[in-house]
Amino acid sequence: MIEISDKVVRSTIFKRPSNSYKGMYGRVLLIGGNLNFGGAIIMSAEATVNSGAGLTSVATDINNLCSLHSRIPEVMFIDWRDAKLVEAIENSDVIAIGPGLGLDAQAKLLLKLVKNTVKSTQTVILDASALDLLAEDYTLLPVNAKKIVLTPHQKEWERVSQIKIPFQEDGDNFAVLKSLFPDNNGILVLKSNHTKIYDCFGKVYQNPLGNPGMATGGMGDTLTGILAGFCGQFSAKIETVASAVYLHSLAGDELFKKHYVVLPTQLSAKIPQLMKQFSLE
Ligand SMILES: NC(=O)C1=CN([C@@H]2O[C@H](COP(=O)(O)OP(=O)(O)OC[C@H]3O[C@@H](n4cnc5c(N)ncnc54)[C@H](O)[C@@H]3O)[C@@H](O)[C@H]2O)[C@@H](O)CC1
Ligand SMILES: Nc1ncnc2c1ncn2[C@@H]1O[C@H](COP(=O)(O)OP(=O)(O)O)[C@@H](O)[C@H]1O
Ligand SMILES: [Mg+2]
Repeated sequence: MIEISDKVVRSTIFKRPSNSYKGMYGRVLLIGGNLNFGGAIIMSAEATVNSGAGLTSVATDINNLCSLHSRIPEVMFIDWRDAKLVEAIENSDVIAIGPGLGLDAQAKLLLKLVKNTVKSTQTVILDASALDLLAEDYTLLPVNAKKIVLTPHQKEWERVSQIKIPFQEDGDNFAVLKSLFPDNNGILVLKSNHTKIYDCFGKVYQNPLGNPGMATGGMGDTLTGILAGFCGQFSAKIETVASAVYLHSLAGDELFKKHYVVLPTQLSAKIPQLMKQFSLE
C-alpha cells in the first residue's frame, strides 16, 4: 500500500503552457440531479469547474436549469430527456454519472445510454445512484470505456460488491474489481475517513488526509466533480485519481482548521488556489 503524498500531486498537476486553450483541458459531461437531488449535480459541477476542466456540461432535470445557471454560469446545460444527450456523450472526454440521479426508470435509461454510447477513448466515473443501479444490474457497467472509476462510500460498495462492512481484506476488493473488469480498466475509490484507491493490477493507494468536518452531504458529489476535472486534464490513471482524492481532503483540512463543519461548496472554492501551489512546487 502506498500512502498518497504531495509528491503524487506534484507529478500530476503541471504548469499550463502559455498557448493553452480550453480544448486542451477536457470536455466533461456530468449526468445527475433529479427533482429532489438537484443540489448534488450542482455541487459536482462547481467542483469540476474549480478543478480546471476546459468545458463542463451538465445533463439534468429541466427543473434544475435556473439554479444551475445562476450558481455556475461557466457550465452548459442539457435537458436529460433531450435526444441531443447522445451527441453530448459522444463528444465528451469524461462522463460522470450518478450524483442525485435517483433510481427510477429515467435514471436507468440514462445509465444504459451511457453504457451503450461510450467508446474506448473515454473515461466514465460512476458515483452514488449509478452505483446502486449497478448493484441491481451489473450489465449496466460501461466496460467499453478506456477507464471506469467507481467512487462508492462504504454502503454503496457493500451493495455493489456484496462484501459486508467493514472491508478488512484488500484481496476481497481486488477480486471483485477483477470480476467486474476483465479488461483491467477499472479503478475503485473506496471512500471512508481513510479512502483507499485500487486498480486491477494490485496497486493500492491510501489517503492520509481528511477530517470529520467533511461528514456533510454533498462531499462525495464534490469529489466526483474534482475527479472528472482531473481526468479531463491529466491522464486518467490511478495517480491522477489519487491526486484528486488527496487535494479534496487537503482543501477540507484547511477549512477544518477554522470551521467546525466543512461545506462542499467552500471546499470547491479552495481548489484553484491549491492547484496553483502544486503547479509551482
Ligand atoms: N444535496 C443533494 O442533493 C444531495 C444528494 N445526494 C444524493 O442522494 C442519493 C442517495 O445517496 P446517499 O449516499 O444519501 O444514500 P445511500 O442510501 O446510498 O447511503 C446512505 C446510507 O448508507 C449508510 N452508510 C454506511 N456507511 C456509510 C459511509 N461510510 N458513508 C455514507 N453512508 C454510509 C448510511 O448510514 C445510510 O443508511 C444519491 O443520488 C446522492 O447523490 C447526496 O449526495 C447528498 C446530497
Ligand atoms: N470522517 C471523515 N474523515 C475524512 N473524510 C470524510 C469523513 N467523512 C466523510 N468524508 C469524505 O467525504 C466524502 C463523502 O462521500 P459521500 O458519502 O459519497 O457523500 P455525498 O454522497 O453526500 O456527497 C468522501 O470523500 C469521504 O472520504
Ligand atoms: Mg455519495
